[in-house]
Amino acid sequence: MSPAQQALLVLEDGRAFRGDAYGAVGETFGEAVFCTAMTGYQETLTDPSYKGQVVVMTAPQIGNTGVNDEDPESRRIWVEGYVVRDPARRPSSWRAQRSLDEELAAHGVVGISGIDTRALTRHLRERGAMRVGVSSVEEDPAALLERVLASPGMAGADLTAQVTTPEAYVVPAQGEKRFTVAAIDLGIKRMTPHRMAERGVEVHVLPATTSPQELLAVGADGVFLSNGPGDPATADHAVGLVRASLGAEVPTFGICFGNQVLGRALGFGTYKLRYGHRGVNQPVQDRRTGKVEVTSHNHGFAVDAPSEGTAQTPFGRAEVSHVNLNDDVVEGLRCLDVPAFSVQYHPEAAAGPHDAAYLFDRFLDLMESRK
Ligand SMILES: NC(=O)CC[C@H](N)C(=O)O
Repeated sequence: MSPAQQALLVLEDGRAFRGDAYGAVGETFGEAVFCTAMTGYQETLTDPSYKGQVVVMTAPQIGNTGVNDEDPESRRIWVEGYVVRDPARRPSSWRAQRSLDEELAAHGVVGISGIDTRALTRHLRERGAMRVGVSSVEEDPAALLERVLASPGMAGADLTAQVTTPEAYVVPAQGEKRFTVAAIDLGIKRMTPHRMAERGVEVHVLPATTSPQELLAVGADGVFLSNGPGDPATADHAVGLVRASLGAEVPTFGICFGNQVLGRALGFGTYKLRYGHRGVNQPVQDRRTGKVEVTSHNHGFAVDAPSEGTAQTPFGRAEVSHVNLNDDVVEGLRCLDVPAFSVQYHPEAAAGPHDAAYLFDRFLDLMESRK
């Protein structure tokens, strides 16, 4: 084997790591975030919510099961860069069609391997998510740092236009059709309409640029707001769509970015978390039932809503329905006077866990009650 090509990772505060080139050779910039999931790397890479981010995997061995054409959550890889400790030299799974290294290279995704991802994660945990550069063409950390400092940050990033579908499309209901849902694509993952379709929902996935009039003209039984990348403070158009949906009292359900957008439509603010939640074992409590669910997360922002009691909003009363038991971050909202609710995490979680799948049933119940 020829010696691996070197690569360099430099954080915006100057901390640098040297490792081996992984995936495509080149240079990339983004927000450095860590993901604690031990499985589901294909779903992570193809989640449009990771647009703008360089993802550090905390699990040391990545790539063991290779990649296949069944698991992607969208048509491409969206992460800006990928950081792993110990990549598989050879995939081993009956489902593997290619290696992860090849896949990253084929998609032009620059990565780095062989670095101390634990030290990097601890650094990000203490100092917070920050801009980063990864390069297999630059050897001088000071030169790379200069370019990191000139790259855009995540606060204030409006990325929806880069991920939303250009054209509306329909995901047909499986079996007997029970409801129609208009889903606003802010960076939707393939599994989300699928989870509704398998419950008898015909899903009309609409571009983020859809006007409020066009949205209501679908005449759907419910409106769904997807996950998505970027800073929710920039999502003014989506907030307008939700206000139209709430005003018309159409049952509305949002996840992740959709939770933040619903929060803003209700008049709450959003803020940037220090390093966010990314992984598949976040404990969330549903306040209504007291039950704790183990959930899949990918968010760097959160809704700023009063965690106790009921808030008065332009659409009546609303309350925090779910909280994260690690850090008390708001993980869900529920309206009491209009049919709307949302969660900050991923009930569709393709790589699992599936504890939160009941939320799709709740959405169907809400549509049923309004039919
Ligand atoms: N998965 C998502 O929808 C992420 C929402 C938003 N971009 C955040 O980082 O908080």
